[in-house]
Amino acid sequence: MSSSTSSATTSKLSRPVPFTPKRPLSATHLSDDGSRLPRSTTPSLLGSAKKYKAPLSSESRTRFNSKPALGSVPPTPSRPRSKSRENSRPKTPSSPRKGTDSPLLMPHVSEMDVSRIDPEEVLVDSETVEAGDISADIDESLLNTDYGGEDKVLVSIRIRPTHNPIAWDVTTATKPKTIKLQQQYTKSAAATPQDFRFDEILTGSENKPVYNAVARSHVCAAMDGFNAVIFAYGQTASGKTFTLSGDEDQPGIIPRAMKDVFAYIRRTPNREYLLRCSYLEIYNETIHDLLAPPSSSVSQPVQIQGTGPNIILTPLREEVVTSLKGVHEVLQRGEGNRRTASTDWNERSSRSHSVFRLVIESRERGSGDDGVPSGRTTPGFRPPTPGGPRLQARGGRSVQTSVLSLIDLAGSEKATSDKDRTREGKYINTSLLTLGSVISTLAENSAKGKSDHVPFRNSKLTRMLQPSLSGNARISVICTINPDASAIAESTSTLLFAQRIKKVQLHAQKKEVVDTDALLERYRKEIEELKKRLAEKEADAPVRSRRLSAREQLDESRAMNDLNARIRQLTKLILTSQSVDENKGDESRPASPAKIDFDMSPYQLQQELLAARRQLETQATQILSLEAALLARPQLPPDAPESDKDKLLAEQAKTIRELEIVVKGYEENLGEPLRAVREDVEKEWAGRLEKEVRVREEKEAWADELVKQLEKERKMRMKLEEERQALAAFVRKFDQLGLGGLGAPPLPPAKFNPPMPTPGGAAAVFAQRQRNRVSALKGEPAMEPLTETESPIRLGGVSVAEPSLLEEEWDAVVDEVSIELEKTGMSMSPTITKSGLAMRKLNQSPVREVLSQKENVPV
Ligand SMILES: Nc1ncnc2c1ncn2[C@@H]1O[C@H](COP(=O)(O)OP(=O)(O)OP(=O)(O)O)[C@@H](O)[C@H]1O
Repeated sequence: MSSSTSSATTSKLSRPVPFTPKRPLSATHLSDDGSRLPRSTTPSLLGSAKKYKAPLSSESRTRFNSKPALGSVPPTPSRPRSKSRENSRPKTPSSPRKGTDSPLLMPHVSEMDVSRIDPEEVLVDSETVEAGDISADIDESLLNTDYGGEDKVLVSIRIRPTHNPIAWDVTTATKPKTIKLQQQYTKSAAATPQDFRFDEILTGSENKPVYNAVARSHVCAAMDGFNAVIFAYGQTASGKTFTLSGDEDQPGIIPRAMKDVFAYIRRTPNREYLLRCSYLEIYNETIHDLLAPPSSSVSQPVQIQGTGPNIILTPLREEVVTSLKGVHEVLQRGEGNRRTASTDWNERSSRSHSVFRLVIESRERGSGDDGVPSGRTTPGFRPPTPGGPRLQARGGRSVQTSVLSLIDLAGSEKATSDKDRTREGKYINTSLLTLGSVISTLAENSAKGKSDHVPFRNSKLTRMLQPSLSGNARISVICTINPDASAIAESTSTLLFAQRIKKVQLHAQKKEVVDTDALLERYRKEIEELKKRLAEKEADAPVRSRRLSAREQLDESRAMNDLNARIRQLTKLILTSQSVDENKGDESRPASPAKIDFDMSPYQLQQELLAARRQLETQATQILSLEAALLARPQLPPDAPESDKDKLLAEQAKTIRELEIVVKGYEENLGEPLRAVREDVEKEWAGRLEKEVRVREEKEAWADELVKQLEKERKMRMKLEEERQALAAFVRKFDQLGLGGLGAPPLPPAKFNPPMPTPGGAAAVFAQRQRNRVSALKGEPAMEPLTETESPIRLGGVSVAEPSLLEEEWDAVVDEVSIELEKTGMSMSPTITKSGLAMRKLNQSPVREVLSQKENVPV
């Protein structure tokens, strides 16, 4: 410690506080002089679930153990620290720490899983809080902390005690408190060390003052309806877990906060509470639900859904807690699951972020005269809406919902020079780097009134913290530092982070779910009253106006206009609120994406979406008209008395508030669920659509192929038809030529190029015809024509005989000639060739006569 430090600014660090080495929970601990003292038997909420720490990086370990070159060297601890740390660390999850129930034996299915119970049945109020659940050492004087007025992050520095030389000077007597590097450790002798100023700078091993200074007001704010986040940031082994969880002797922020929660409930007899908690771990950019069975938490990591401030974590198990013991059990179970999931517990606990969340819902207790005596008597189970309140607003009692998040971040030390950084290391770095850049951008935006893009989406941690970091939370950050000279770089980096986050602007607001029934009832009553007043004024008007001056008459008419306007406005509000309420009560509408019937046809879903969109549009129009009505409110004359102006302002503020409630209800009841539904529907159907498109493409390809085949067939048919016609013409020609014996007919033009005739085609027809002709000449009955079935080719359903073939024709001719010869008694010589004979006989036979009678037949 610098000798220049004045007594007024004497740091507690100047008196070396014994460093509490990482150790297993045991009945003894080291006193200042290193001897073991009996441990206090105060039960700690996290007593058996204390987080064991990671081993230090080789770099840090060297620093931890290296002897300083400068400054006074404090006495060596009785036991080497590194050894103590080694000994204290449990080896693996397979050898759980003594006193901790084996996670494997723990029941993973909890009776208090909020999805299984009726929230109305598990309310906590001042009467149900057990005396033992109230902190014995609650400092009542600190209860009225003005936690609501602060719009900046509460940033505190906690300096871990050490035996090594300390590199920092601390001033705690001033406000804000300051910390700066001792001159001798600056890079150059001429450089002036930077003064870092913070709300709180805490030293020592006592956790109670730390809790009171940095966390208590935020816990109370959460109980009062504001979201609150408390997180510890700092390099490995700087005391984050000690601050948040503590040990049996020194319970940390989490156990003290939980005690305060129940103490707060005890002190608030007019409200009833529903408390549910969840416990998460972000490891390697995967969110594990520590309350789910380890197998399912690995196979089904928690997803972050939604956008902007409306973030939902799903699937996430939430446990309802009704007592401090319940919280203790939940924490223990979470720790147990965390151990089971890790192969090296120490490494993992240092490299993962753990988040304990307590959702606090509360509403005024029923008085009994509102028709709903108490929520406790409300039967029935309502499926939970992700992210939404489980309690229901009743009988004019709105429900307040807030979340208290207690976060133990991973070690923030810079990336080491080790080139082979593991996957985990990289992720942690990314995650914390993103946190750093998110904070920087937010701080810049706040300081310079800018609205630069904030990279919340770059890591799970920042995405999860987005609603809080965006401003809607009271935030307290405890930056823990190791004051050793060996850790100056890490400590400086932590202090810079702390300084940046101080600049972030907050605007936390309470979240209230309004009982719209009660609101409507109030509007109705007000309308009735206004109407009565208006009617009275109207009835009085003729008499009064005679007595009033012109100025008073003007005022009177303005007042009546005001009344009318207010009545119109309230009537519209009722309409809007009713439609919001109708939607709320409509069970058929999917309140949660989980309720969507994905088996509905796309058309039905589309219709649903369209209907919902129409409704949204109507709502939006109503809001616009309300806003217009608000703007069009009559103005007071400039010389109106201040009291009138105040009254008008108060009324307008009231209307604005009502409008806000309606808009909020509209957003929460319609906007967000619809967006969620749409996202889910789109996701669900994207896969199916892709499949359908593929099938359709295949079918189209098949259809194209079919069309091509048909076209080919059509062409073939046309060709066949052409050939048929050519052959028919040929046959006709042949007919015209008669038997074609003498003066052989010319061959058909080459372009016809008929195929070689096949037996049984046109030849058969031709022969038949000839036979019939001969028969007709002889006066014999015509021979049976060829049946259709004998026809070899059909076209268009019409049977068409193929043109005959020459060979066949010749056969037919010979047959005919034979018949003629037989009939005329002529004999044939067997040596004569068929054709020669035919020709000869034809020339001589009476047939020739018959044929000669035929036109154009050369005989
Ligand atoms: N203020 C303190 N008083 C006494 N002992 C402390 C204090 N801060 C830290 N320690 C001790 O230092 C050791 C390391 O602290 P702790 O485990 O809280 O570090 P951490 O920052 O959470 O580390 P990690 O990043 O690995 O999670 C523990 O044995 C703890 O008991």
